[in-house]
Amino acid sequence: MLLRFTKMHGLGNDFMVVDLVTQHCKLNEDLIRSLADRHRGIGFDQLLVVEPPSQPNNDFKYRIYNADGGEVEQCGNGARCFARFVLDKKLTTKNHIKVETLSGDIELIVEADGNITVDMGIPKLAPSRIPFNAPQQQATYKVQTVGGEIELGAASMGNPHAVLVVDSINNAPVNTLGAELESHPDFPQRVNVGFMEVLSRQEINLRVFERGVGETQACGTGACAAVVVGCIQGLLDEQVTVNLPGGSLTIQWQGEGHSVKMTGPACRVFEGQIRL
Ligand SMILES: N[C@H](CCC[C@H](N)C(=O)O)C(=O)O
Repeated sequence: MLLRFTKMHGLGNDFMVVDLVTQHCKLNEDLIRSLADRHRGIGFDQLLVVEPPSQPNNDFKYRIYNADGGEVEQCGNGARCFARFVLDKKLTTKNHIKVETLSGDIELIVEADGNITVDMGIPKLAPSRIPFNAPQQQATYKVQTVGGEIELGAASMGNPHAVLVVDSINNAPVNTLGAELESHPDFPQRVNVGFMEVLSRQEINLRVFERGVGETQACGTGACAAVVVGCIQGLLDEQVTVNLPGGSLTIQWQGEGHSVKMTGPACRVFEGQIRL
């Protein structure tokens, strides 16, 4: 069969986006991994799938698969591209789009300037809901690593995040400590690992070693989790500019019990089709 797709990115975090509303295709881990291969396949950080909703009050179901083939709960940069995709493909005419994800319903708002704002939902901070092995919720946790004990913050945006505060992202051990923490036994479902440099109470630099992918040029849920952890540690205000290697996002969070709002761009690169 021929599968139509669109290649997209959110600040360089890149996606293969597939409409399984007007197409039908059985996806499995091996197929996704081969499609994600940047030398032998299409190449992407995540595969995003558009499906009909299972609840009538929602517009779509949004499914997300990492390059390693594993299905995950949430993808923030992907959510912005999802909104751009369903409008470009005329699968909807709405500019407030409600989608179902593995971690709950989120709302995508297409702004007049073309940016997309996503209500990413309320972050989960209880260790059992991240999930993270700790006896109680704290602003920082001590974790044993090969190089000794480190401190980190932890939160879930539907998907699990660890966030470390560093003096500079330029020499942060993203690909060594990030890789170690991604599969650390204290995170039973593995974890995305953010390295946050605080520039002011309204601006941070951030690099993220993503679960199932490695370092990406941007991570939307990682930006949300970094602001949540930074606010809880008393380092940040309610609105923060998050500078990632691929560009900047605006994140807003009014504190525990409130949703995190993320605003940023979504770009279409090319249309394609692949024979499966
Ligand atoms: N690697 C993540 C999923 C994609 C998140 C990221 N691309 C974003 O923009 O939020 C995980 O395993 O939870």
